[in-house]
Amino acid sequence: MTAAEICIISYLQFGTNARNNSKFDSTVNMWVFEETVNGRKLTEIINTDHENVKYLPGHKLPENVVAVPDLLDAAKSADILLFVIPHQKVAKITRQSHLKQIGVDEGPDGLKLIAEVIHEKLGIKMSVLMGANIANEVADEKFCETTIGCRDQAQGALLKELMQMHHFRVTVVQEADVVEICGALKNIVAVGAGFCDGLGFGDNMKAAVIKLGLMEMISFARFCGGVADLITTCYGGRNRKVAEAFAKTGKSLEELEKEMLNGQKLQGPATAAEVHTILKNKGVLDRFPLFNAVYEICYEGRPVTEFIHCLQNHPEHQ
Ligand SMILES: NC(=O)c1ccc[n+]([C@@H]2O[C@H](COP(=O)([O-])OP(=O)(O)OC[C@H]3O[C@@H](n4cnc5c(N)ncnc54)[C@H](O)[C@@H]3O)[C@@H](O)[C@H]2O)c1
Ligand SMILES: O=P(O)(O)OC[C@H](O)CO
Repeated sequence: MTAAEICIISYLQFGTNARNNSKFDSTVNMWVFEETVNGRKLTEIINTDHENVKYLPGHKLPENVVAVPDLLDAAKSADILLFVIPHQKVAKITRQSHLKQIGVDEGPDGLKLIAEVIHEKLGIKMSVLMGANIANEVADEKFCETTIGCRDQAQGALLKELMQMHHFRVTVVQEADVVEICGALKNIVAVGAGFCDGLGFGDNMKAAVIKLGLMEMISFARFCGGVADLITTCYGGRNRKVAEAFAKTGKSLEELEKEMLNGQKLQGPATAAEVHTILKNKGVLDRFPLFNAVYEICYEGRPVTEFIHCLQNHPEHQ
């Protein structure tokens, strides 16, 4: 592994993973979308103070992680690329802005995943990784598990060797598509969990949201690989937090994202819209009332107080 050069395409948690990890023992280029923070370039702050003060304040990065503002420069000699960016930004990264790039998309031939989109654009073998991995906790080296979906066994073993640390335990499975689908769909469920919290419903209802959300994820993916990440995102994630504020304040999601996330992006509402298009085109919306309710509340002005109806009339209870 020491011979391989690694480039992180943006980051949150994986920059910090380079600390105390002998596999990241040489320079790790990290492409960073350039921004000005308090009059200084973000890359310059990271390279001087070893901290991403905008997106991961309070956590020091190892000194061998070097922020590079030019994507091609950052990636030019890399053997391994780690893409850690909001899915809304993938179009830009692959420089194919005419394509609609989303967590899950209904491309011309049906469902299209981001890994597939990147593979098509860049011609590289893709694997996917899902948590539960809330960035602050990973950076604090608190224990977590992660799942890598990788069809190629040798590549899976290599990625495990690269990523695994004492606090960051890695399982490799071959069902890469399922890992990616669960990683996207759980964000919709977390928005529902946030509605629950914002409306002051109790833990029983939130458990119902997580269970029914999981059922819909299983129906969608026909396989279950994402339970831990689902639960974490429904309790600790940004999707939940912003959805709670949405239900409590009546402000728009866009406004709350700006106010509460300091440039970070919500994956849940966008994924709900993308999944809604797929389900509608397939004529199966009625089988996914929770996903559909999250979509309608986020985008069609359905009152959030009606969220409970999707649970009361869920096909799981018929
Ligand atoms: N943050 C977490 O706790 C966490 C945990 C697990 C998985 N994830 C997943 O990791 C992925 C990335 O999430 P995140 O939290 O690192 O990022 P984010 O959604 O918080 O967005 C911030 C990142 O976007 C980059 N960015 C901002 N504007 C940009 C632009 N115009 N072009 C390109 N990049 C731009 C920033 O440099 C920053 O790295 C998402 O799929 C998310 O669901 C995040
Ligand atoms: O903060 P969220 O809602 O984007 O979720 C965080 C992660 O996906 C948890 O693994």
